[in-house]
Amino acid sequence: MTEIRKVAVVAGNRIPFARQDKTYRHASNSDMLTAAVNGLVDRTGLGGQELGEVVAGAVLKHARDWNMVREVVLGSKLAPTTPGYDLQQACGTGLEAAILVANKIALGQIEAGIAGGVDTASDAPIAVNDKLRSILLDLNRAKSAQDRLKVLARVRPKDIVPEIPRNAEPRTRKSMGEHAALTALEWGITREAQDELAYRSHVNLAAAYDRGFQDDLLTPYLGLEKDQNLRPDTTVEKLAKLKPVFGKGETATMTAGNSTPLTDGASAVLLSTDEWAAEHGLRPLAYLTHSQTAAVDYVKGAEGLLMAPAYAVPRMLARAGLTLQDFDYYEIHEAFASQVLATLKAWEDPIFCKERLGLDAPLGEIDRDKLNVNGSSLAAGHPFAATGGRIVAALAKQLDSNGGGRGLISICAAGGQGVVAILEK
Ligand SMILES: CC(=O)CC(=O)SCCNC(=O)CCNC(=O)[C@H](O)C(C)(C)COP(=O)(O)OP(=O)(O)OC[C@H]1O[C@@H](n2cnc3c(N)ncnc32)[C@H](O)[C@@H]1OP(=O)(O)O
Repeated sequence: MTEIRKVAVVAGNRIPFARQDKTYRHASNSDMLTAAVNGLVDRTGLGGQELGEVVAGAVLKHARDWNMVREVVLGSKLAPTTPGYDLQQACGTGLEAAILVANKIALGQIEAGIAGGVDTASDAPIAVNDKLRSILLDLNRAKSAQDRLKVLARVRPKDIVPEIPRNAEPRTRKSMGEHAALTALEWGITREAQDELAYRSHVNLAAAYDRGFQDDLLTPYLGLEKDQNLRPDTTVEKLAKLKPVFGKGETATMTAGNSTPLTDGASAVLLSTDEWAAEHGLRPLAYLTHSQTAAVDYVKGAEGLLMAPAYAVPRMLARAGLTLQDFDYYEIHEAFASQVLATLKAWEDPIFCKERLGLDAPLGEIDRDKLNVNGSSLAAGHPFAATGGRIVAALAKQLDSNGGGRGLISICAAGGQGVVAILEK
């Protein structure tokens, strides 16, 4: 029987996140992930070394990137004998990659590995439509020039219309924002509360930069040194003036200020055993001790699309023997301010906790001063698959700087899923 080993988060690195169509407009997913991995390799002195595995992913990928991560490894400073492969779990990708690498380390299958994620909202994988694809496949199979001409004659102007990926659920055709607006309404989340949360995110991230917290978490890329979405001059008054972009009429409360912007970026995290870290002159920042996923039926059921973490967290707490209040830090990914607030409200609600979670008592309130203390996705931006790595690295560093403690990570994902984890030191 294999002994379960402790898994340390040893280091993290990301490139600053950029707004869509700005500084990283011409950078591919592979370029950005390579930059994040190389920054991590440089910082940890692992150039030329072989690691157990590199696991990462992107939510939006070009068809040519069939195993993007293996190509990233081959183009990176790591030894080319390091295996690498893609994983996709929507916005939970980066955290899910860290959980996979951690589980392999815990089971003694590898000693160390890198987990990460990347996404570009600028270099979208635009595809041809089904009809044109079928024609092009026939064209490829055609044996003679005459056959090829016959196939090409089938193309009509409307076949040239491309398929552009939408940030929407395939089964409901509603965007993430439209789904979140329904949940905001169901839970009575006010505009003021959303703007206040967004404001805090900017204040906390700006303060993290000011005190040098980000210095060993970021590698500048293409001249960008800070997250481009960060607005240190944001005020609740400015946020209150923005027009709603999701929801309908008088009840619409979600704006460009309290929703994540479309973002480009990449992140990478190094995990290992204590022994491997010591052998390589590195030090554990924190340990990844628990994780959980959950899914909700947002199609036919009554649950909101981004509410799966509300289910995943209590399941993880029960297995860990902890309460919601047993944490020094809470990292709740801010896809939308309203979704963070709806999740917190659900945990405080006796009816939700009894009827949907099957609990005798509500999970209760958290201390809001412990929430996203270094800012989160509303300020930093949200390159979907890269968010998990950003959060794991920042929380591990926060626990280390604090001299120990326990942190909860909660990430909602498209498809009605949630990925959550606990880091401890
Ligand atoms: C995918 C998963 O698995 C799970 C998830 O995480 S779900 C979340 C997925 N993410 C999304 O769905 C992204 C949603 N976001 C969007 O679609 C777009 O960013 C958006 C529709 C919300 C806004 O788009 P936009 O209108 O182009 O934004 P943008 O031009 O930057 O901002 C609009 C205005 O607000 C202002 N603004 C934005 N944030 C501000 C702030 N914090 N303070 C002050 N002003 C602000 C801007 O300055 C701009 O003002 P002007 O028009 O005067 O220039």
